[in-house]
Amino acid sequence: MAAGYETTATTLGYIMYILATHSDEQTKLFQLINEVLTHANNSHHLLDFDTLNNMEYLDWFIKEVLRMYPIGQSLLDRQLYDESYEIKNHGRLKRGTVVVGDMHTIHYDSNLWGPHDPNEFYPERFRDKRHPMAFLAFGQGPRNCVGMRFAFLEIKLVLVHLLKKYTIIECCETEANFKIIETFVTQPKAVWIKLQQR
Ligand code: HEM
Repeated sequence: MAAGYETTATTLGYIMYILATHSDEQTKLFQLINEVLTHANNSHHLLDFDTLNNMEYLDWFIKEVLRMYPIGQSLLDRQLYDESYEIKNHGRLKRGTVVVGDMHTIHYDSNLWGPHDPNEFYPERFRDKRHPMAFLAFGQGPRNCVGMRFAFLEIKLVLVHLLKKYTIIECCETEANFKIIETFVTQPKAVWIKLQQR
């Protein structure tokens, strides 16, 4: 339940923060959404599965939010079942050791995410092929997130409907109250924004 709800809701919270503080990104998304809805393959300009799936920039946008604000850090643990495992230049892990990948450090590594500064929000960086283990927001391997595709669809649907109707605006509490805390997921304590009807 928490895996399917808390994660998507938290991602949407971060997205609201990014949209409020990056008006250029919001304009870009709004134009993309208008374009896609105008050309949607049906007479009512409604969104269907294929239309949502083909909104590639929106995929990059969501991934960039989760690169900068990974929420499932604590979910990424593995226990060693082999007798032991040698990590070159570091030492040997014993059977039973629990290993947690440091998602945050990996997501901000400029060798993996450059040349554009990983501290800046830049969805276009996902245009380039990256190391298969560089993006860990949904985990990796046979136990990665089963809900990833569903989460993308949910988030895209909410974003399209919201941005069609409202402009998301920064207010004086947005930055002041943006404090990240650790619970089941890593999440902002609150995201303060204003909605203005278009
Ligand atoms: C933005 C949204 C989401 C994020 C960032 C996220 C992230 C993650 C992460 C990091 C893991 C651990 C993967 C690993 O250990 O390699 C995971 C596992 C899992 N997620 Fe998600 N998740 C999201 C949405 C969802 C949704 C919507 C569902 C269900 C509808 C879901 C269901 C699960 C389940 C069942 C697992 C456990 C898989 C297993 O152990 O085999 N997640 N998720």
